[in-house]
Amino acid sequence: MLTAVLRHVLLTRPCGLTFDIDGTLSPIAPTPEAARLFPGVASLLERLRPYARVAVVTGRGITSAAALVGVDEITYIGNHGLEWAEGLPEHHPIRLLPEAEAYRLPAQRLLALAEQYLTPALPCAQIEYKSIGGTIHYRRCPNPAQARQQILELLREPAQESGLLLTEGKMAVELRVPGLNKGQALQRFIEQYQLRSALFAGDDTTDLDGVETLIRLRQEGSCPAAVTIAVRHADTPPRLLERADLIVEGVAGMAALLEEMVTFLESEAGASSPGWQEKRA
Ligand SMILES: O=P(O)(O)OC[C@H]1O[C@H](O[C@H]2O[C@H](CO)[C@@H](O)[C@H](O)[C@H]2O)[C@H](O)[C@@H](O)[C@@H]1O
Repeated sequence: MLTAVLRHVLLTRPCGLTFDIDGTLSPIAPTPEAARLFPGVASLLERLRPYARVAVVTGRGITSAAALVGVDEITYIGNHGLEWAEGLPEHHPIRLLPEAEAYRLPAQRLLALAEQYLTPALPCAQIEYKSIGGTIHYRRCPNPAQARQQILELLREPAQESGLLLTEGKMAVELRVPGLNKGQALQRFIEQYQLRSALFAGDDTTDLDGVETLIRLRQEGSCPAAVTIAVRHADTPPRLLERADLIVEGVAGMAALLEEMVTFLESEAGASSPGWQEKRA
């Protein structure tokens, strides 16, 4: 049974339904390429489309996000808010925020440095290149704590010198454009579609920006119906669990909630459809 808050969000229009991907819609996998959406999620996203503006807001680059999600006519916001597309990139252009351009070369230099050092010194690490910046994964390293340390020690200073942001995700160190995050991306999305209600679900540190932004927009009244969801795993940051309005248990819990949301929206639409009038006529 959906909470009253969730029902209110779903029935306030225009509505935006936004989701992180890894750890929220898809279970964490050994590598980015091995990740798959939880069964049924793609079709649930498609069924949400008639009722809301649906978006995925992810640290992945858009091409990788779109390959994983594969649903057209939803907004893809990639690389922590840097890349935007209004559907699958084969049908919709990818737009990069112009202010990020200045970081392209510095980021390339740092990733080249990482490649040069890590290939021989830490072959278990994997570099995921993005349009600007990238992620260095150490999930497959036999000693993850030591690998993390090596990566951070290598990149901390040069990142600081070039003004790039070095943040941490799940078994990963991310090289990012400063000043961009999921909170800003959500605010931009809400303004772009003039949304009166919004939902955001996530499971990691970077999702906290999204949660805090929705809480602020709700308090300020610019998005009065807003709800935030934390997806609980063993490694979900306690602060995210504390700040979110609702908690679901793992990706399976998120998928079950999506199913309930779709069922509710479809039954509400059925209840207000003109079907009964036709029979009486
Ligand atoms: O914002 P998200 O959609 O949660 O993206 C964050 C990062 O997710 C991906 O890495 C994570 O998931 C991988 C696949 O399950 C896993 O192997 C890795 O250890 C996790 O850190 C993605 O590859 C990154 O680019 C994203 O920034």
